[in-house]
Amino acid sequence: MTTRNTSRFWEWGRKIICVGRNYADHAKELKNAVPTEPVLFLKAPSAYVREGSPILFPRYSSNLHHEVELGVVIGKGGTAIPQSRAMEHVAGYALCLDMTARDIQDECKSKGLPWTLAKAFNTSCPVSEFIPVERIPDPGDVRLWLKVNDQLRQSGCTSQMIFSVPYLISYISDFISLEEGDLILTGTPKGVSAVQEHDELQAGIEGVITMSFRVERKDH
Ligand SMILES: O=C([O-])CC(=O)C(=O)O
Ligand SMILES: [Mg+2]
Repeated sequence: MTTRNTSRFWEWGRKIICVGRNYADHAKELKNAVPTEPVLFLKAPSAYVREGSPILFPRYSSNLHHEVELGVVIGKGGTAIPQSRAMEHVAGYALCLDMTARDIQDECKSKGLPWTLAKAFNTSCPVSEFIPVERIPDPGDVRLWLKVNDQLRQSGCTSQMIFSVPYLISYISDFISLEEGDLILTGTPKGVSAVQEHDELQAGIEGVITMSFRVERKDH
C-alpha cells in the first residue's frame, strides 16, 4: 500500500480554489473595485504544470498574463473551519502562477460569463516544490517576486493581502468543504503583464524557493 503525501499535492486531483482581487494595488491596476468579500473561482487539477514542462499559450488567446501567488496546501480537510483553528489545516505552501488569458477574461467579464477558459486551461497553474509549513512561519509576511526574461515585473508582500490566509480558509470552508491536497491560490500583487512565446519566467518567495518556466505556443 502506498501512502499519499501532500508533498506531491499536484498529483491528487483535488480542488484549486483561487482568490481574486486580494491585493488592492492589483484590483486597481485592472480597474476593479476593491472587494469587501473574497472573490473566488476554480481551476481544474489538470491545470497543474511542473518545472521542466512549458506553460502553453492557449491558441484562443493573444494576451496571456502572469500572476505570481502564494499557494496554501491543505493538510486536513474541514467544513466551517473557525479562523482561530485555520492554520491547523495547513500542510504547507507552494509558489504558484495563476496564468490568465486576460483577453478572454475581459470578454467573459463584459458578457457576464464565467472565467473558466481564461483561468483553468491546461498549464494555467505552474507550481513549485511543496514548501513544508515550518519553512514559512508567517504566511502574512511572505515576499513574492516574478521576472520575465530577467526583468522584474512583480514584487509584493502577502502583508498587503486584503484577506489573510486564516480568514480565507475559514471563509472558503463555510461554502466549499476543504479536503487534504486542495490548494488555495491567495491572489496576486500588482505588476501583472503579458508574456510571449519563448519567454522565460522566473519567480520566487524571498529566502525560500525559486522556480522557472518557459512559455510555448500551443500549435494544435
Ligand atoms: O486578476 C484576476 O484575474 C483576479 C485574480 O486572479 C487575482 O487577483 O489574483
Ligand atoms: Mg490570480
